[in-house]
Amino acid sequence: VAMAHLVAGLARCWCPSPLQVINFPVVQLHMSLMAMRASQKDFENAMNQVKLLKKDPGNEVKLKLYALYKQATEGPCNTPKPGVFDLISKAKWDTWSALGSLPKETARQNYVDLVSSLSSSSKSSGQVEPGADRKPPGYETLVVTSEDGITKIMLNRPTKKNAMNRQMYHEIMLALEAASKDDSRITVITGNGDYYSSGNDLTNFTDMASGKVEELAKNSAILLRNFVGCFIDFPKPLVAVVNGPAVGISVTTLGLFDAVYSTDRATFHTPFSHLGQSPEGCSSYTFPRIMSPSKATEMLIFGKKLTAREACAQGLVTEVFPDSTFQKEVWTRLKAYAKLPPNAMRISKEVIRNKEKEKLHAINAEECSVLQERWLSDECMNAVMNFLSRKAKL
Ligand SMILES: CCCCCC/C=C/C(=O)SCCNC(=O)CCNC(=O)[C@H](O)C(C)(C)COP(=O)(O)OP(=O)(O)OC[C@H]1O[C@@H](n2cnc3c(N)ncnc32)[C@H](O)[C@@H]1OP(=O)(O)O
Repeated sequence: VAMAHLVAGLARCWCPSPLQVINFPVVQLHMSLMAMRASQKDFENAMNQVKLLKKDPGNEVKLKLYALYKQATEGPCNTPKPGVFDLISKAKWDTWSALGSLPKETARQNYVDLVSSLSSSSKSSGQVEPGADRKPPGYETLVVTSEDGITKIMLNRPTKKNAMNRQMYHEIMLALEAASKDDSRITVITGNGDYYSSGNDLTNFTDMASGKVEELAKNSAILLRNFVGCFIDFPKPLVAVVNGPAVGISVTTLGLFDAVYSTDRATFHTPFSHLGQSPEGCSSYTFPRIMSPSKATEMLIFGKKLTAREACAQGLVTEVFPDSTFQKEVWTRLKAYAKLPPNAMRISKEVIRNKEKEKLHAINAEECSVLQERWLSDECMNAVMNFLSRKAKL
């Protein structure tokens, strides 16, 4: 349902008309292509053409259209930044704000060009296909359940070792937002299958190999910043049940959880240098504080892999359990914790987290902006291509 809300929200946001719906009638489109300087009339035509697109252009394009429309009509973003859990408004604000001081005329031209490219790639057959572009409700990459006062968010791409694709980032944000408001007392993140998570899905970078790489890097940085922001701001006790090995962002974000329970089968590593990347998830700040600076360096710079017991000795993991009794022991304990008074738990978390919330958001912003540059480096692109072409495993 939350996903349906986001999709519907974005479907509304990219076009000024309140009548915009997710399905598009199939209509032959007539375009004023390649106008060097878009007139107000071209702009208005483009706005009308947007409503006739047959295929849903996807959320990123819709956000771009929204931002260009706002820039063309109102100029640079001048509204207050929405809260981190107001996902749709925040995504819109971020995209508009990213346009900086782009002149209105250029934004108008870009809007017209973008609509033009969408329209020319949109097939037309003269038939309306009801429901063809409608997404089913629910999560595609997660299984979310709630019982005994605990909301469990299970990463559910076991055949890909629960690698986090863009869809999963968005769905985790939505699931956290929903869990922050439901009547559960504790929220758990865990993985389905033999891995907790293999981290960022490296195919997220596939598009970087072709065209518009700067734009993709910028959008990825925005997505990452919002994603990590949800962990910083999450108001209830957040527990990681680490059911197997964890890599990359699934390790760094552990520093933002309130407790981390791990099977003794798990390992923890962040191969950022191997990938030509740099730390994220606030780990550049949390890891040196949780461990010692030099232990953090071994993980974050040299990519040292820790066993669960080593991670526990370093303070990253709260407690390690034998794999054979892991699930039983952890869930028994969590069910007992979930009987504690919810307001006391919430307020205690607030007292602990509030001391450094602002700092964490600043660190998050800085890490994302450094990464945005890193993603464009040869070191990063080569490492990703190596993985995808199976020359190397990290
Ligand atoms: C929007 C952008 C935000 C960016 C945030 C920044 C985040 C950074 C990071 O998280 S860095 C860490 C990235 N992760 C990795 O580098 C891990 C890469 N994977 C591996 O090294 C290995 O797959 C493994 C050690 C996790 C597991 O090895 P093995 O047991 O031999 O299994 P397979 O390699 O055969 O994997 C099975 C299947 O899963 C696919 N897969 C696994 N991990 C990933 C991944 N991270 N991205 C994409 N795909 C992954 C793998 O390709 C196999 O698929 P296939 O069966 O071939 O279709």
